Amino acid sequence: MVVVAGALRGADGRWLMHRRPFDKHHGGLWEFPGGKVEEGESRPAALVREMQEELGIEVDQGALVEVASAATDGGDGSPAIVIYLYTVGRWIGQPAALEGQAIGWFDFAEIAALEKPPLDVELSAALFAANGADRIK
Ligand SMILES: Nc1nc2c([nH]c(=O)n2[C@@H]2O[C@H](COP(=O)(O)OP(=O)(O)OP(=O)(O)O)[C@@H](O)[C@H]2O)c(=O)[nH]1
Repeated sequence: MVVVAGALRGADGRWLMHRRPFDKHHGGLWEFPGGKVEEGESRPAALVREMQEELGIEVDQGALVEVASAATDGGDGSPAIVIYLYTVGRWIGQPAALEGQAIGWFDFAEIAALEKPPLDVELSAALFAANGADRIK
């Protein structure tokens, strides 16, 4: 399964994380907003669609920069997943939790402490390294 996710940084420098609904795989964990790439869809187009569905914001494909990727081979009954994380440089609208339990804005130390799916530990570390905070795991 190919998944795309977005890293949005607010004016105060905090990053947006999204809490998954409790009834879904990885329920209650905090992750970067996003979702599965559909058949015939490009990754950037999928992310633009997911930002609209999940957060109600308009994102321009030209404002997406791929920053990291991470993969699992599944095996424990869950499907193999590869996730591509993009920084979202600008958007129109105010992000809202339209599908999940909640959204929040966090600094690096706070994100390091959130309960996350395993791939997000890797993705957030790469995001922090690319943004000058490689001391935080
Ligand atoms: N969106 C997102 N999914 C992630 C992240 N990390 C991670 O392991 N995943 C996993 O990747 C899969 C993505 O599925 P999703 O449920 O977000 O995708 P979706 O919205 O298209 O699914 P749906 O059609 O079931 O609502 C889930 O198993 C999710 O737990 C992440 O940072 N963001």
